[in-house]
Amino acid sequence: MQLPRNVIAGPGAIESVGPICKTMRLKGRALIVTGNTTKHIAGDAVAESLKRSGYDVGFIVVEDATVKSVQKARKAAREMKADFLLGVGGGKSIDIAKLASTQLDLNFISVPTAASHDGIASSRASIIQNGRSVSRQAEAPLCVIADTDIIMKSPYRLLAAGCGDIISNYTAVLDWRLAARLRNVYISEYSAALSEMTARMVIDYAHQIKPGLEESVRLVVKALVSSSVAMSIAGSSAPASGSEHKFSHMLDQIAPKPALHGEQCGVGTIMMTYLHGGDWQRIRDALKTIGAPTTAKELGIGEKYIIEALMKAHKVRPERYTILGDKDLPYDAAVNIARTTKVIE
Ligand SMILES: NC(=O)C1=CN([C@@H]2O[C@H](COP(=O)(O)OP(=O)(O)OC[C@H]3O[C@@H](n4cnc5c(N)ncnc54)[C@H](O)[C@@H]3O)[C@@H](O)[C@H]2O)C=CC1
Ligand SMILES: O=C(CO)COP(=O)(O)O
Ligand SMILES: [Zn+2]
Repeated sequence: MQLPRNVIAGPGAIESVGPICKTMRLKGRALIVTGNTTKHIAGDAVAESLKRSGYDVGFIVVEDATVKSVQKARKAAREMKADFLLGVGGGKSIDIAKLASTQLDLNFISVPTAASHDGIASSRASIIQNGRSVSRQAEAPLCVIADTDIIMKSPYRLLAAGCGDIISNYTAVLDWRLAARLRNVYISEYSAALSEMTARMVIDYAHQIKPGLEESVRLVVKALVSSSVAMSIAGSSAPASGSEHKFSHMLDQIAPKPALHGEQCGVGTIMMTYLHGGDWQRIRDALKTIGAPTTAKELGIGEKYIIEALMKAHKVRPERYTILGDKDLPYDAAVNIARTTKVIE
């Protein structure tokens, strides 16, 4: 079981990246893996802090979480003889830095600029390979440094998406239990309980999650770390990724303009809760209270893609058995699921 050694979350935490790396006894050269937008928001400040602490610093800017981006990051790290990597940005930058550092056998520090996904502290990396999403085992970050000022200033949509990614644990665990019963899959009860509790906390405290509130950011960051830990305990993403994630990954493949990962997972959770015979209205209400999308329209995705994604989602990660089974859903069933749960009109 791999967990981060240190998780630091607070206002202005970015200024202490250099000193924290010193405390972690890291030496030499650091490669910052970041995105175009997030370089200006946080990457440059991380570089300054590292330089003040005596580190040599290099940058690589990446946009997509593809195998190619991971290769690019590895090449940049080798060329500058990096001693450790930092992922500074959204889930994609973090996953690329996480996987590249694992492959190079180097330490990795996670510096999320948004609370939009639960990969901030996990030992998994979600990567696009040959146009499809694959979940890869990777090393958990040595340290997570979350500057709550930066996260609070990020578009609220990102925080709401993070809540969708956490609430999706609810159906992920239902799927995991189903797979344990039908496919004899191993289930870690500790991991499942932690994952369920994390989803429940966000649902119960949905009314406290609002734009511009540091308390909301802290609550969501803690939930994301807790969900990451559930994945580490399991040694897989099963406690945090089931049928609702398959639906989201399929939308990423087929929709002309996909929405945020956590937004799609949230909408997927409404529909998969319905399929499991659960209280889908409660999931929908919680997402609405938070201000996360609950319909195709709010996702900005055409209804036909929602239907197609529902029909074909089972093809994503076929080794992970879920309520979607292992055959395409009939068209009429997919329409019925989406219509009953008010995802489409
Ligand atoms: N490894 C794991 O365990 C997990 C991995 N993931 C993966 O993470 C990705 C989703 O993460 P996201 O963060 O939603 O996607 P992302 O990395 O594409 O970021 C979303 C957008 O937010 C912007 N952004 C980030 N911080 C910002 C800030 N402070 N201000 C303004 N804009 C900012 C980025 O530039 C980007 O345009 C997916 O690839 C998903 O599969 C998701 C959950 C768990
Ligand atoms: O997104 C994740 C958990 O929220 C990671 O799961 P995947 O295995 O679907 O990449
Ligand atoms: Zn996710």
